[in-house]
Amino acid sequence: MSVIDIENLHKRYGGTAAVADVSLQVERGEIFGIIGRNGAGKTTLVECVAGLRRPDGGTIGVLGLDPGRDGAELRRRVGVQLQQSALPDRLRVGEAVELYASFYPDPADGDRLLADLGLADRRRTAYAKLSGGQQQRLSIALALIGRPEIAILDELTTGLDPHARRDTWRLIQGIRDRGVTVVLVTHFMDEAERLCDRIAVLDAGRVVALDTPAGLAARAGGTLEDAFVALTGREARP
Ligand SMILES: Nc1ncnc2c1ncn2[C@@H]1O[C@H](COP(=O)(O)OP(=O)(O)OP(=O)(O)O)[C@@H](O)[C@H]1O
Repeated sequence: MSVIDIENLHKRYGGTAAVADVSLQVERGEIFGIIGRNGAGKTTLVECVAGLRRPDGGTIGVLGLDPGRDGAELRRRVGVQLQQSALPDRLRVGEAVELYASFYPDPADGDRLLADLGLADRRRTAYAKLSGGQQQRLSIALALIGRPEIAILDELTTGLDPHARRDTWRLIQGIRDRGVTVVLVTHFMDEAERLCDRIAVLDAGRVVALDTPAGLAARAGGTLEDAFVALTGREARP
């Protein structure tokens, strides 16, 4: 059963067609990857799904809701971690988690989440005093605190060291095992290969391939990265 249903989505910024006629479905319980070069339209696509941007054309259904109309319910049921999510500098980690938890009727255990993300000893640290990787991990915690049915994670592990990346992968696999659907925007082929059940390859605002990591690699007769380069290279563009 699909939990995200996108039909003929279009979004322009002035003369730039950031998303140009995207249709895809995300199934309940899968980890769905979105990969593409810089500027391919990945963030714009997930921002439309999260109700943060209004599309110019097409339709989006998320858990049967319309992100443009049902924003309040969508925010209760969909967790979002975006690339640039800044918090007030002086807000402490523990306060941020408590604040976000207060938005939801049945939040997750904040202490447990912070421990899972290696932030247990940072509860009293102000946001501005965290390292880039710690800020990133806090933004993941805040996306998951409301026990979302869908988690949208944009550049999940950018800026994390190899240990933190692996811990984060385990966390994501853990929430998927509990039935949460995950939409993952990533530039890392190893991450996409290891975590994703299916991947959409976006190029210049269009889906140029949608398959399992193994299926994409097999089509290119090599690795997922070979498939990515072949599908999004200059020569592959119309
Ligand atoms: N607020 C905006 N105003 C104008 N143009 C924008 C805006 N946001 C994005 N764009 C443009 O839309 C296109 C798609 O951008 P988007 O950020 O969705 O791509 P992306 O695939 O997420 O890129 P990256 O991998 O670099 O994060 C790009 O050409 C970008 O320059």
